[in-house]
Amino acid sequence: MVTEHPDYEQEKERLTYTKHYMEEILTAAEGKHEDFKGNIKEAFENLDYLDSSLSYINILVNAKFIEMNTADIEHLKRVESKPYFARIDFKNKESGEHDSYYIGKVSLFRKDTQESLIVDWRSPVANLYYDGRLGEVEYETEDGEVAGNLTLKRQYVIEEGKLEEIRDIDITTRDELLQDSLSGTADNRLNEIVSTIQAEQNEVIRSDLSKPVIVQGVAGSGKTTIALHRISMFIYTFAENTSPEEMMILAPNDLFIDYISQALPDLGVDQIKQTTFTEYVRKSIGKKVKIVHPDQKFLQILEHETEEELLEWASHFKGTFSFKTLIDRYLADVEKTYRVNDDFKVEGFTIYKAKNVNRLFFEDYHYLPLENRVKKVKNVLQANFKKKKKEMIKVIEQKFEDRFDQLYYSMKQTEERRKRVVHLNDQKEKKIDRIKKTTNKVVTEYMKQYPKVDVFQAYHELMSEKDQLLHYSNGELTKQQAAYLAETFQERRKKNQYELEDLAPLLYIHTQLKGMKKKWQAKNVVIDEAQDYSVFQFYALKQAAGTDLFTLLGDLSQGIHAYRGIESWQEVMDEVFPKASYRTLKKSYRTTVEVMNLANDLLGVHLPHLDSAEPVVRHGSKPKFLPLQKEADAPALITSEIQSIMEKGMKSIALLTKTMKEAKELAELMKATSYECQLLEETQQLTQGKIAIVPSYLAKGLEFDAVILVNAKDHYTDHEIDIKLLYVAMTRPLHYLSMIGPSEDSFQLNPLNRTLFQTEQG
Ligand SMILES: Nc1ncnc2c1ncn2[C@@H]1O[C@H](COP(=O)(O)OP(=O)(O)OP(=O)(O)O)[C@@H](O)[C@H]1O
Repeated sequence: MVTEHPDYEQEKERLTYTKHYMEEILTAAEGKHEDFKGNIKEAFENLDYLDSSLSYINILVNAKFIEMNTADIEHLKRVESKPYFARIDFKNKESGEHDSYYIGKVSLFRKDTQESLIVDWRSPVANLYYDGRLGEVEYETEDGEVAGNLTLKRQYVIEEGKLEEIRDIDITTRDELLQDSLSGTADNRLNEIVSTIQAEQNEVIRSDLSKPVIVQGVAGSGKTTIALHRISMFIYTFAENTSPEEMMILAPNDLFIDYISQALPDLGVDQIKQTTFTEYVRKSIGKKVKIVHPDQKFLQILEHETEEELLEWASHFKGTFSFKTLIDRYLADVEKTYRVNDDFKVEGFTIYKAKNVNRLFFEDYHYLPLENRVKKVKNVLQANFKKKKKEMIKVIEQKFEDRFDQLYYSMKQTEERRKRVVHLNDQKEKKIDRIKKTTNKVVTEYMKQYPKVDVFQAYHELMSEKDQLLHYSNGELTKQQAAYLAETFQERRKKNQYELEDLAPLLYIHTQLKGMKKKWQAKNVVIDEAQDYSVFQFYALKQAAGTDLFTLLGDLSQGIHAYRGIESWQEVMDEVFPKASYRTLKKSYRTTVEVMNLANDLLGVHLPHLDSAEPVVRHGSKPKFLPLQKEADAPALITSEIQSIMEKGMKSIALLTKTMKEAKELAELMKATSYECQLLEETQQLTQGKIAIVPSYLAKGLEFDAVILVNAKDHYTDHEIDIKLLYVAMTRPLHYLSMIGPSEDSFQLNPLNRTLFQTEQG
């Protein structure tokens, strides 16, 4: 009973006091809101269309106030029913002061007394809650380390503004709040984690924000959670000079973005750019390139079709640093075509020698992308031309003066001389006039000798010619490989298509040739499911974003796109992020011990080199295998499973198939049942309350209370990609896993430890 806690009364009072103050603030803020609105209305009424600047400023200022005020009100309202979730008591060693800090999602100060009512979870002192054990501790602040004694660490359960529970944590007490949180259902889970972030996760979230971080974390270790919290941390820490729009999170598909976007407002980071790699490339290079659906190739590989070896090789090669180097060699030759031979001359005057123009281009502005260099050269030529115009006129005048003098000396004053003088004068005037009238067009004319910068043309020229590829590969490609790359590229070009692997080179070439607009650069980039990226993708992104402040989170065991993704994190550090710190997360928070044990055994038996996960102790029932006699029986079996799952109070349920084809067929079959199902394709959003049908490769990153693997036709083989796919599928449920298929073999269960799952008979 919460009322039995010795500090209950005191804590209840504190909560009432805090809530009361919040109400006051909210009422005041809403009042202010009305004032601002009133001001705007007044400004509109007084709008003088001849001299409106003052009223406009008034409107703008008040609109800005409304915007700020609305954000503050929104944040406060969101936490009103749960102002804080923990408290720490800390005795400062130096000053001897002993203070209590209440930790919540947003900070709150009493404006009148400056008393801190709630400290933000991202503040330095709050680190003690996540990291510190009771006793001697220290925490880092901007002004250095603060040492002292942590005398209390307390958690609260507050529901609808009511204090429901108080838990004091010392070294031995297990973190009950975490256990509670993990046993909850899948809806709303991402939102509430801030109070139960674990020390190893906290370390990643707070790890040096001025350095890249690479996180290898097992399935369910909180990578997505950490990604979002680290962004929030970055925005909080650099609030003064970073706006959320300058942060970018890259997720594997729109389905996933929809899933994470629910958690963003709560963390105060809803304004950040959330996109997929494909969308980022399309938008930043300003062309909606048509991509062959990546699943096509994935399925070809998954179904082990012919030519698989070269297909996999080509996908992999296009993501390597070697390919980047090949492109660099080619671009160096493209650059050479920008060397000019003609001096820049106007009316016989040399304004800029070719040699100097080339020096500008190849030396002074070498650090810029080609297109920007061309612009710079143009600017310099224009400025020089403008400056030299007067000088040129003077020189012409002087030249003609000399010629007049010559005439006067050499001829007598005759009609003939007069005619010549008039003619000369005419010539002079015309020449001067021409110079005066010469506009910057001469520069534009001169600039025409530069080739047009065209990213696509450059890439096409390289990729369509096997001899070029061979030449620039410096002996790294065989004739057969170069021919394969060129042929497949040309084939796709006929249909005006590219493949996913072409995006990194296109992005890279774009950045090298044209540079990246400010809008598409970023101060910090977070990539979830980073194991599916290639080294070249990371490199191209780093160049385009203009920063190396990347947080990469991924799991090599879930690398189902390994044919085009990375093989180890080491290569990413070696080639792209040498300053990165590397961390691993081994604990899994999503799944029960029983489910995780089976998934671990699968990896252990088939891919023993990969990390297995250590589940946080939370038990459930053993995964179940249910034999399927014939496909038509599937709906009945599934229906009875769903029913029993629902009876246990679980809400979100997914049926995972191996392929999209089977998912579609299953969706058709399920129409005959009384359950409403939703076939999830890449661009769709999850609808709450419906049973999701998802091919397992699209379920990556998602989670459900219960998962039923359905496999009537497309069985999982012991091929590496199948095992990884099966591992992904098995690690999606929070509480319950069952498998429906013709035989245990269809889930590769045979070689596994039989005590780890139950069959229908028990
Ligand atoms: N500290 C925590 N407190 C409470 N719940 C947590 C904590 N860390 C993770 N979780 C929960 O564990 C589940 C898995 O987290 P998350 O999806 O972030 O893991 P992941 O590493 O991205 O997984 P995967 O690689 O399998 O997609 C989520 O339900 C999340 O809410």
